[in-house]
Amino acid sequence: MNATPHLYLIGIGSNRRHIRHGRPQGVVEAAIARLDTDFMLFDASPILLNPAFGNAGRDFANAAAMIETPLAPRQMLSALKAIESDFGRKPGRRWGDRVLDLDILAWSGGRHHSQGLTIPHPAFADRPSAVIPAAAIAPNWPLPDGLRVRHLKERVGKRLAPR
Ligand SMILES: Nc1nc2c(c(=O)[nH]1)N=C(CO)CN2
Repeated sequence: MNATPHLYLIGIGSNRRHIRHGRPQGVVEAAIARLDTDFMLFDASPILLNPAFGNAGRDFANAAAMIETPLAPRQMLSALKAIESDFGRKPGRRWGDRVLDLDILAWSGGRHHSQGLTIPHPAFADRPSAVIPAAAIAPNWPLPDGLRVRHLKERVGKRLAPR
């Protein structure tokens, strides 16, 4: 195993009830607790309740977490998928309702591209549901294109539709 620690910015989302954790907010809280158990969790954002974008239907609970781990990106992806599946997520339905969605938004290694995994997450900058929680815990996080996470927030903030 690579012993160099990496920092990861993780996006967390849910828009389904869980038999044990209850409403999406409860699922996101439980996911944050699980990340704290499995990794070195530095910080987690408040939970944001917001309408689904795309055709995913029900409202989402979203949050972001900052984690330190020696895991490389593909190992991290596998670890996150294992947590999703422990929460009962069925793989495959990319845009469907989901119990738990864990996305690697960014990591300290800059750009990464491998089969099925692109970091920074290609939709990160466009999604208020990812950018707002991420900016709450990591406003100065540097992105490979030179922007910081707080700059993404300034941009998406102008497009947030009132409820
Ligand atoms: N508000 C919100 N909408 C979504 C989200 C999400 O995390 N938050 N995730 C989706 C599929 O990844 C589709 N739509």
